[in-house]
Amino acid sequence: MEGEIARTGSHIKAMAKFAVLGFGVVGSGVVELFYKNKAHIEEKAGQEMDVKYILDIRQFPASPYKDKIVASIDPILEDPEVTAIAECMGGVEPAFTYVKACLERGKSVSTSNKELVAQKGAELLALAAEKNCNFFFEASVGGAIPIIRPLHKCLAANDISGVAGILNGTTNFILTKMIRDKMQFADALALAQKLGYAEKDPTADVEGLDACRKICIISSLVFGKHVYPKDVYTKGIADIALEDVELAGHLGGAVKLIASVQRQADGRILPAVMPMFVSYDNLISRVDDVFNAIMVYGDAIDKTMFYGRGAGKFPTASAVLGDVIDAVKHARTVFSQAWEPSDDNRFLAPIAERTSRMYLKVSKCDPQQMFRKLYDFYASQKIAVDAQLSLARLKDGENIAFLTPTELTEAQCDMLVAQMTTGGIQVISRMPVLN
Ligand SMILES: NC(=O)C1=CN([C@@H]2O[C@H](COP(=O)(O)OP(=O)(O)OC[C@H]3O[C@@H](n4cnc5c(N)ncnc54)[C@H](OP(=O)(O)O)[C@@H]3O)[C@@H](O)[C@H]2O)C=CC1
Ligand SMILES: N[C@@H](CC=O)C(=O)O
Repeated sequence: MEGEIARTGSHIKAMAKFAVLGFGVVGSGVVELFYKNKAHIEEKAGQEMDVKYILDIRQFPASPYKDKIVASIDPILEDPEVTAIAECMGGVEPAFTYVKACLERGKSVSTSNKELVAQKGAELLALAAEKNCNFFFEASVGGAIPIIRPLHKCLAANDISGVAGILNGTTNFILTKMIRDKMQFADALALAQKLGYAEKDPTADVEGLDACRKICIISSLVFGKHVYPKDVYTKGIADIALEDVELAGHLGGAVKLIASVQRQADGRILPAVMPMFVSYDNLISRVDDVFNAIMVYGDAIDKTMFYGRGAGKFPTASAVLGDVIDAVKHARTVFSQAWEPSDDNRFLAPIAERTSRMYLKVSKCDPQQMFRKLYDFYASQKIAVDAQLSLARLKDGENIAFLTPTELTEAQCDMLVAQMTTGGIQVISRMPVLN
């Protein structure tokens, strides 16, 4: 048996050693949480454990773990005692090269790095299976929330038709601070960075790329084929006006950045990230601050929601360490969930086909004229309308918001916007309603 032998009473157990790559927010959380709960973690893993190396480009002279810090991956790769790796560096390179090298040597890897999984997941999972070890990524989606294993295992008996939710803690935190505490966008973002929620380049959060990477991982896992971020329609929160948030409230809902994937009738899937109007009837509308929530729709479960802290040092470290424990406990057993690589994106439906009711905000106008234009559009499309239309206005004579009385595809909504514009009514903003 590889590794140091530790004696506890009459038991002889192998000592499992692991390395942490990246000693930033998440990596330092992994090390601190490990030593805080060491006895408990070892009990769960069924053996003694220790952190042998911490890789980082910076020095940490004041850290109690300074003796474990190394500046190169080589000692980690060459040390047969190290059987598990926690990758918390972020980015595709050099993380990809390092993770690949670890897996090639049969060292299981647990990562919080969604960019890596979203870009290289299929390849790394195949390599792990070939080398009889594991590539785990529970922390890459939803921070502390267990979602990868439940999708892969607990819900495996379901035909899952879609997943939707809040997958970015930073933007949900920013929206909450702006709305609840009337904080400026820049101040809310700065606070999210200070709390360790944001990505190194926070535009990845604000522009929806981070949520996009996460919905790519979920889509790949649920539907079995690698979905790449470049193929996913992605819109962030930069254009959300506080007026829209207030108007949405008057219409009975909240504005949230939603990442979703749904299977179309013909079997193609439609992943997307965009701000959406979420009715107060939907639990997701009540998910605030750094919390994430993920709703899974399946034939047996109807729907099941997963909720928890979506970012932060210890919540994320919790998920990484859970994976490390699994890697140690089940060494040499391949548990990793896998999906096929994909060479083309023909299994993806375009955003134009996405169907839902729509929130529209039009510039100040005569409401009767607006109604006429709307109903002219429905008549031109031969869509019957029997629902009542409710509208919201912050003050008389101001912009008007409403929810379309029926579901429309994004393409139909483009036509509606064009017809209204031609008719002298300017559509200032629009967003889908979360079904
Ligand atoms: N923060 C969070 O709440 C969450 C983060 N994640 C993901 O976890 C990963 C890490 O995030 P986080 O801890 O916040 O990021 P940090 O930037 O805080 O930590 C990354 C650490 O890795 C170091 N590093 C970067 N490149 C190298 C390299 N080539 N060799 C050695 N060390 C390197 C960085 O050093 P330096 O600072 O000098 O660049 C830094 O210390 C990312 O993929 C992120 O998306 C996932 C869930 C939640
Ligand atoms: N920047 C991310 C961190 C966790 O994945 C977020 O805010 O959700």
